[in-house]
Amino acid sequence: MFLDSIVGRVDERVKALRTQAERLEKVAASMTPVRSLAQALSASPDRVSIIAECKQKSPSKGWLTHHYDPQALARQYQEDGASAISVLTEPYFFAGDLEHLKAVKASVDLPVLRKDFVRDPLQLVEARAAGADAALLIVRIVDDVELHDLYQAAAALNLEVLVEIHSPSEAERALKLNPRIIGVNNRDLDSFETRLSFSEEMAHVIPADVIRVSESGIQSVEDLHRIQDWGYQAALVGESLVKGSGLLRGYQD
Ligand SMILES: O=C(O)c1ccccc1NCC(=O)[C@H](O)[C@H](O)COP(=O)(O)O
Repeated sequence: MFLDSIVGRVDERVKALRTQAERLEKVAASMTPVRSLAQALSASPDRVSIIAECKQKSPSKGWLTHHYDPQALARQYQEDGASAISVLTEPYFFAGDLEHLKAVKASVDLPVLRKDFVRDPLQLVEARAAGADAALLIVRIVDDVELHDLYQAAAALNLEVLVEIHSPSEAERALKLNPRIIGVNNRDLDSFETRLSFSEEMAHVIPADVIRVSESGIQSVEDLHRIQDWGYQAALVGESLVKGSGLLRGYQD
């Protein structure tokens, strides 16, 4: 299964990272205060806030672009009205790099989210040291104890968390954390099946005081209106923006 292979790669990366733990902890501790993702996503209550994603390649779609300049892309997203930027840092399946996140952070004023497959607190230290303001935690790839420990580690680093779920039982597990932001991924990360209406089905399991983010497969202004009607405050959009759909500009008009 895809998730097993990605998790195997993550665990190898974490092992290699251990030698740098002390240095990363020092750098993370010296970072400036975070730009709040929760605040950015709550700033325009009448419309859906967009977390615009920088990703060059995806397991489901292959290469999305051959000319990939995450810095320029993020600047364009900011100009077009994005509320936050997500940067893929996973190298093997998404051609991501932590250097992309550093470059993006230096070139926009928006909160920057590390989009990776986080299984160890050291990845959160690494994210903070690179300048991330927030990180994704995918409930499906960790157990309850690991999830709790990762959430606490993020809080200690002043990193905000987007807690990602893909089933009612994962929602139940996520809610034990009392999270501020929950993302419903419309994509099944093993089969890659993507269905926007999944967000509609899941909306009722997320309490009203939690910021709801609909993730994946969002292509049009109509999709944004739909998720707003279902009670979502934000959308995470990758492929359609990277491919130049103009969705952000279209939504501003
Ligand atoms: O994007 C994929 O193909 C993918 C496959 C397996 C695990 C994760 C994957 N993507 C991560 C994401 O959640 C998306 O990059 C993000 O939600 C944006 O989705 P999209 O707008 O459909 O590019």
